[in-house]
Amino acid sequence: MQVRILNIGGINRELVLSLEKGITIYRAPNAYGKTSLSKALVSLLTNEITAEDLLNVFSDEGFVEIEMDGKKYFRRLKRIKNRILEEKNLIADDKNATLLSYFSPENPLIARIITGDENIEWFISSTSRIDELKRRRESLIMKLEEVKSNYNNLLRTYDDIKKIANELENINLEIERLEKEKENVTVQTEQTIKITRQNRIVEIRERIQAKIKELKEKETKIQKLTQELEELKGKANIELKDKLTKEIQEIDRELDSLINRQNSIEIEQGVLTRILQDIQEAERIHSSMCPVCGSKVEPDLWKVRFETVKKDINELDRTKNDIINNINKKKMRRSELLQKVKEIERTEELIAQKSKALENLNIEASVINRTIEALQKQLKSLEERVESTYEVESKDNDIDKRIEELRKRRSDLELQLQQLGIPKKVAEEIESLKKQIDDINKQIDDINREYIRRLTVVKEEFETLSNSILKELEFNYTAEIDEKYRLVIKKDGVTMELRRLSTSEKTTLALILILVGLKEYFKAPFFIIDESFMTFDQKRFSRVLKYLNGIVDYVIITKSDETLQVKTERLLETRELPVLS
Ligand SMILES: Nc1ncnc2c1ncn2[C@@H]1O[C@H](COP(=O)(O)OP(=O)(O)OP(=O)(O)O)[C@@H](O)[C@H]1O
Repeated sequence: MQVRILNIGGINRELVLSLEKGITIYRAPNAYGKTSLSKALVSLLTNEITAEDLLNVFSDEGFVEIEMDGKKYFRRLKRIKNRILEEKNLIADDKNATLLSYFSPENPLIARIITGDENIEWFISSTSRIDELKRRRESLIMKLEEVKSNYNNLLRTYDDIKKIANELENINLEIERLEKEKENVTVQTEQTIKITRQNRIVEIRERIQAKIKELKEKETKIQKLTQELEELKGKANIELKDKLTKEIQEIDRELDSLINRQNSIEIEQGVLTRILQDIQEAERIHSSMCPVCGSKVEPDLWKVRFETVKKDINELDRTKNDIINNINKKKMRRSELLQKVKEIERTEELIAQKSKALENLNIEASVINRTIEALQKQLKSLEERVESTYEVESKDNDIDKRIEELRKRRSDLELQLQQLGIPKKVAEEIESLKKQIDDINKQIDDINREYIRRLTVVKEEFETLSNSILKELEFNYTAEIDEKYRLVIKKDGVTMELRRLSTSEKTTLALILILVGLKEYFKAPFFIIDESFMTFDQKRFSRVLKYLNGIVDYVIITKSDETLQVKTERLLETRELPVLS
C-alpha cells in the first residue's frame, strides 16, 4: 500500500510511505505527525472526519492518498476563501471507522472503559448497527403504516369502484331493459292505437250510416210535411178569410142595426101596447079625454083608435118579425162564415204547426248533415292516421324520463370512476402494495432476526473472544455482557466492578470489544494502534497484534521515538503467537 500525505493535520511536508501487508510500526518523535497520519488514513474510511478536521490550518491545499490493490483512494482538499472544496474517493464511508479502526486515547470506547463505565450498549448499538437496524425498522414500520394506509385506501377505492361498476352494470342492464320495454310499449301502443283507431273507424262508419239513415227519414218526413203544407196552404185562402171576416164584420154591423131596429120596434110596441091598453080602458069607461095627450076624443072613436093602434102594433109585429127573421138569417150566415173562418184559421194553425215541425225537421236534418260531415272528417283523419307511426304516449314518456335519469346517473358514476381510477390499474396497484406490505413485513422480520442475531452474536462473540483472549493474555478474570448490555467482570467467580480493574486490564477489554466489532461488523483494510498508551507487556501485545493481523490486512502501530526522525519497520516475530479466529 502506497501512502502519500501533504498538509493533513500537522504533516506539512509530503509524507510518502510504502506499507506491506502485516504489521508495520511507524516510529516518529512526538508532535511529528503520527496522529495526523492515523487520522488521514482513517479519513479514507469515513466522512465523519471532515475536511476542516483534516486540512492543515496554515495550508490552502492538502491531500491523503493511498494506492492499494491497484486502486487509488484519496481526499484532496482545497481552501477557497472560507470554504474547503474536496475531491474524494473513499474506501468506505462508515461511522464506525473512528471506533473500530483506530485504537488511541481519542477512541471514545477506550476513554469510557478506562473511566470504569460498564455500560457498553451505545457501543454495541453503534458498531453492530443495532441503532441503524432500529431506525431502519422504525422507518420500515412507518413506511408499512403508510403503505397499509394507502393499501386500505385503495381497497376502499377499489370497493367503491366495484360498487360503482356494479351500479353501472345494473344501470346499463336497466337501460337495456327499459329500451326493450320502450320498443315493446311502442309496438304495443301502436298496435293498441291502431286497433283502437280501426274500431273507431268502424264505429264512425256505423254512426255515419245511422246518421244517413236518420237523415233520409227526416228528409222523407220533410218531403211529406212540405206536401201537406202545400196542400194546407191551398186550403187556407187568406183572401177568402179576409173576405169572410169582412162579411162577418158587415153582418155584425147589420145585426147591430137590426137589433137596434128590433129594440126600437119593441119599445114602440110597448108604448103602443100601453096606449092600446089606455084606449081599451078609455073605451071601457067611455072616456072622452085622451089618456096620452089629454085632448078631447069622441068615445066612439076609441074603437077606431084602438083598431088603428092595433094595426100599428100588428104592423110593427110584422116588421119586427121580418127583422127577427133577417137577424136569424144574418146570424146563420154569420155562423156559417165564422165556421169557414175558423176552418181557415184551423188550417192556418195546422200550417203553423206543420211549418214549425218542418222547420224543426230541417234544423234536425241540417244538424244530422253537419254531424255526418264531422264524422266523415274524423273518419278521413283516422283512416290517414291508422297507417302512420305514432308518438309513444304517456307510458313511453315515463320510460324516457327514467332512461334519462339513469343516463345522467351513469355519466355521474363514470365521472366518479374516472376520478377513482381504472379498476384494473387500481387492482394492480393494490396487488403491488400488497407485495410491498409483504416485502416490508419480510424486511422487518429480517431486521428483527438480524437484531436478535446481532445482539446474540455480539454477546456470544464477545464472551468467547474475550475469555479466550483474556486467557491467552493470562488475565485471571472473565468478562460477559448482561441483558442490559453492561460489562460484567468476574474474578474467581466473583463479580467485580470495572473501575477496579487495572488500566491494562481495562484497555485490554476495550481492545477485545473493538476486535469483536471489527471482526463482525466492520470491513477495513487497516487498523491503527497508538501504542503510546498501551500498557501491555510486549508478550501480551504481540498476541493481540497477531490476532489483529488475522482480521485486517494492514496493522499500523504508531510509536514515539525521540531518537529517530521517522522509521517504518515490519514486525516479523509473530510466529509464536496463537492464531485466534
Ligand atoms: N490541523 C492542524 N493544522 C496545523 N497543525 C496541526 C494540525 N493538527 C495537528 N497539528 C500540529 O501538528 C503537530 C503534529 O501533531 P500530531 O498530533 O500529529 O503529532 P504526534 O506525532 O501524534 O504527537 P504526539 O506523539 O505528541 O502525540 C502538532 O504540533 C500539532 O499541534
